[in-house]
Amino acid sequence: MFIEIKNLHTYFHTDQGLVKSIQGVNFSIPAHSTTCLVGESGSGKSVTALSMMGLLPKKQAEVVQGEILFDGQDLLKMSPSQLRQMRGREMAMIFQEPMTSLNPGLTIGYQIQEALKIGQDLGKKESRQRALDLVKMVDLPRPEKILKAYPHQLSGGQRQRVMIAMGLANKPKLLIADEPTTALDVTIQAQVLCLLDQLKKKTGTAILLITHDLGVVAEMADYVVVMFHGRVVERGTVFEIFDQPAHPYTRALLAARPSINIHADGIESHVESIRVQASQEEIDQEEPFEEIWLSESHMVSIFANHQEVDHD
Ligand SMILES: Nc1ncnc2c1ncn2[C@@H]1O[C@H](COP(=O)(O)OP(=O)(O)OP(=O)(O)O)[C@@H](O)[C@H]1O
Repeated sequence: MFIEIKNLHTYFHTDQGLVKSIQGVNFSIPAHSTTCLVGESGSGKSVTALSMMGLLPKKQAEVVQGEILFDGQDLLKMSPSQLRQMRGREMAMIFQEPMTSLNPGLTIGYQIQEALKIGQDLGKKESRQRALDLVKMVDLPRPEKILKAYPHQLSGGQRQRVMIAMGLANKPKLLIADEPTTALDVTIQAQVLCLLDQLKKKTGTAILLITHDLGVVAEMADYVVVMFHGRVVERGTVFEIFDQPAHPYTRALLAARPSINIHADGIESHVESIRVQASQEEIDQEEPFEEIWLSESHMVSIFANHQEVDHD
């Protein structure tokens, strides 16, 4: 075990009073594994992840009790600068919507190089080469062009691949992925999940995957942690959870899912066929990419307009 979360309580101070988001969360993450955190909306999955990363909103949220041991060291006792270093080097997090994490005004290459700076002291040439290697590692097409592109010039799936590249830039021991494919088309979802799984096997980075999709759990998880109302109600290997769920909530969750044969050849070949089809679709979608080389100022104003439209 390299991460152990013990009796974690995180509360929010709101105008309506104290919200006890998580109350006594316990689980561990073995090295090199994929652990899926599942549970209904509002059960405390994201708050658990943000507590681990030290990324809770400072003024409202407070970890009131517990320990988060990373290789035996309690993250909750670290200074902000120690925690920042841990975040850059030992653990990273990717979110549902990559656009919220990428800076719209900076090229992908610049942003990957900035991520590299946190963990390594590289010369300019070396850092550029490493950024290129990372883009290749996440199977992005035309990697040289991707490095020069701005986030809006990429498809959603490509942006999530960039986030994975940035997350893995400093070879962290843990990558937390909070619903990383929910915002993507189904075919692209399968591709991104396949990539995460392949990279876990290649790099040895453990993954904590937050998802509400039990099909994804069946396909990806080594271990499963089930949350309900701010508490962990059950944890075990993926086989234990699917074959012999002990808690009534887990049983209800499983009963509500479409039937799934875990790790059966059927599902794997299904995902593989989606993956092949998706690669072609994603490449087809990318064609306009060539046409839209914009100056930075143009791009920022377009992005501002785009945001206004979104808010309406
Ligand atoms: N900023 C906040 N202010 C107040 N309460 C919050 C805040 N963020 C989360 N909470 C509370 O914490 C609880 C757990 O939220 P969390 O986002 O961890 O749920 P979740 O399991 O990740 O849900 P989802 O699957 O919908 O993302 C919520 O029910 C909410 O009451």
